[in-house]
Amino acid sequence: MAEFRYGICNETFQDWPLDKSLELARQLGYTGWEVAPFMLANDARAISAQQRSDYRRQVEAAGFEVIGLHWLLAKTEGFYLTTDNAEVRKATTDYFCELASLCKDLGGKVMVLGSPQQRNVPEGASMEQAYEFAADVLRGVVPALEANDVRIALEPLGHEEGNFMNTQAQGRQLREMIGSEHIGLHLDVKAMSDETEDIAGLIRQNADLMLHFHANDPNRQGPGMGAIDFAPIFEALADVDYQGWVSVEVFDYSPGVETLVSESMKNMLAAQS
Ligand SMILES: O=C(O)C(=O)CO
Repeated sequence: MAEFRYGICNETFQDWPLDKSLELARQLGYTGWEVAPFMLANDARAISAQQRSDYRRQVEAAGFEVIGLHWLLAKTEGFYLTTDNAEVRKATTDYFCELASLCKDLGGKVMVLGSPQQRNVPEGASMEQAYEFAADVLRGVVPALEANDVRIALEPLGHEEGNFMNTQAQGRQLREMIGSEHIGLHLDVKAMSDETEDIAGLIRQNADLMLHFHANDPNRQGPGMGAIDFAPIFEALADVDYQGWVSVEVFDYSPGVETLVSESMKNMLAAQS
């Protein structure tokens, strides 16, 4: 059986103290910690060097590796990926560069670019222009990615989330327009369930660029907590010899933290037995 490394997104734990969150996750077998910057501060620039090193030390001391960042632009103001406003694009580039430093300071290697609310195609703009503008923003981030040894994983999202970059094929197209080895793809189960191609097929087709992977369900809860069968998903991840993290990301917290975190792990392991 392939050995996967399991991570979990820190916002899953909501207002739990960090030590309690880490303890529960570690007991259940997670060893990767994925950071939504807004859990530390709404604006990443406000997180001091001391806070960064304290946070990293605490996470590592609890037996985790920091995977990187996701929800990059959530709860921020003034940033947008697909806008025709050159000043806003420049501010967005600069902010991503700041996030690359944050990611490195925390010990992370990958930044998941979902952020649906800051990328929907503005009224009146064409889809083609939107891709051009997004590529323009991201080209400017490449030197900071290189300097910090961090990669951006473009996250296609389903139509429920927005109208920009809905498929892995569109993610590949945007990556091609940027033309950097520091940009790849993020595959998310909930998002892929919106595509016509089946999830295992998408994993196989996009394995060459897959930097990161989120396990969840279209019902917004954890893997195996809804209708998606994870057995063929893990089979595909094993077939392509995926070496990255399988990280749990949920959006519906109603089952409660303990249930989400424990059921997700239990279901992921059961899907491989
Ligand atoms: O924006 C992100 O990183 C997300 O995870 C949204 O799915």
